[in-house]
Amino acid sequence: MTTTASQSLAIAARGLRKSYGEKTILDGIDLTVPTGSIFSLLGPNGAGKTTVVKILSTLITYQADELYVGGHDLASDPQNVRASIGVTGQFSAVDGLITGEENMILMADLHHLSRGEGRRTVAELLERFHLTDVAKKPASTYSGGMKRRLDIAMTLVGDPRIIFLDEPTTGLDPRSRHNTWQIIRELVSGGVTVFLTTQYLEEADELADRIAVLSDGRIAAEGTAEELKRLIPGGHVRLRFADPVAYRSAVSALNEATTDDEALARQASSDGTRRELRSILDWLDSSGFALREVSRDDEALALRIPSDGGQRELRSILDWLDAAGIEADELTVHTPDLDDVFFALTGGLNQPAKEAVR
Ligand SMILES: Nc1ncnc2c1ncn2[C@@H]1O[C@H](COP(=O)(O)OP(=O)(O)OP(=O)(O)O)[C@@H](O)[C@H]1O
Repeated sequence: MTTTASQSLAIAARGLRKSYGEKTILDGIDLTVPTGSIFSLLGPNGAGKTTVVKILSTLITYQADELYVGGHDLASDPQNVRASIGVTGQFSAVDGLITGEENMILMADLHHLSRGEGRRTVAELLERFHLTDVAKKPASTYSGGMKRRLDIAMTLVGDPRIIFLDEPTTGLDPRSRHNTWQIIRELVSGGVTVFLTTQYLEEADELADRIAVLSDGRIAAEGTAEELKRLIPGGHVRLRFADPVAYRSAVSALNEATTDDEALARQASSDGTRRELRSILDWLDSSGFALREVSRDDEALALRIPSDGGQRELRSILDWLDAAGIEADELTVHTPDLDDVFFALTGGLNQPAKEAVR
């Protein structure tokens, strides 16, 4: 990337490395975050997310081939980087002993705002974050959601163009989490860039324009939520049967369909059966699936057929069910979600083994 290109981005990192003694935490990662976007860094506990935030916010040393934040070279111009960023860490900067307003004024003083400007900014932010009514109360009396709002409001006092939010909704209830998401969206619509770390995949899915998955000190994958979901298999149609007899006949229809054409012709004793089996084979041909990929769950009386959940595939599955005279009690489409991606890329989930048909 040219220097000019890197400078036009909110964050441009190439070959970012960090070690503690012998232990490599970041093994040469690249990050490209366009201005005005939400970028989310995902990773299991201890992956190095906070380490990245600390480096990008000039708090700790690092090695890199190139590192620009807010258009400033972090190695030679950390002062200007600091002037363009705001950081809300996992551990709140809110002082519980003083009021919300006093916390805000403290930030205004830290940013050397004049008294008048400081008061104006603080009042505006308290209003924007629905904290005016409680502004004169000690912050220790605030709920978790209110404290988090105050924390973000404090970050905004210096009018940063890039905001680092390190796990901003950890521990919040669903309503407060949704409120925080709304705040983040509003920030971005005002032109701010948000660099977000989160343990909640749903959060990255909801908010982020781009997501990077950090694993073993490297970026395991990067893209939009949709791109990441396409990276891994996991989409399937689940057919569940209430009646064990119906379930067994569906399994045996599948078993029969795995036999080759000639054997099928021999097995098929009636025109009807041949037609059924032919339609199964046609379905297989048209859908391009190998039947051995269909897995069964005898306990739940369910079959799991790999599928992208698209209209064409769903239609052929339904056609096949009709042709084979199989009536499932429940048909559900499962498209891979970020959880699937996360676990697949970070190796954190031992998927329960599914028994293949046959
Ligand atoms: N000052 C330090 N000295 C030695 N090792 C450290 C130091 N700070 C962090 N580490 C190690 O670096 C690794 C990454 O830590 P980091 O806090 O960046 O992970 P994280 O992805 O933010 O995790 P979490 O989701 O649990 O917050 C961990 O193994 C941690 O023990």
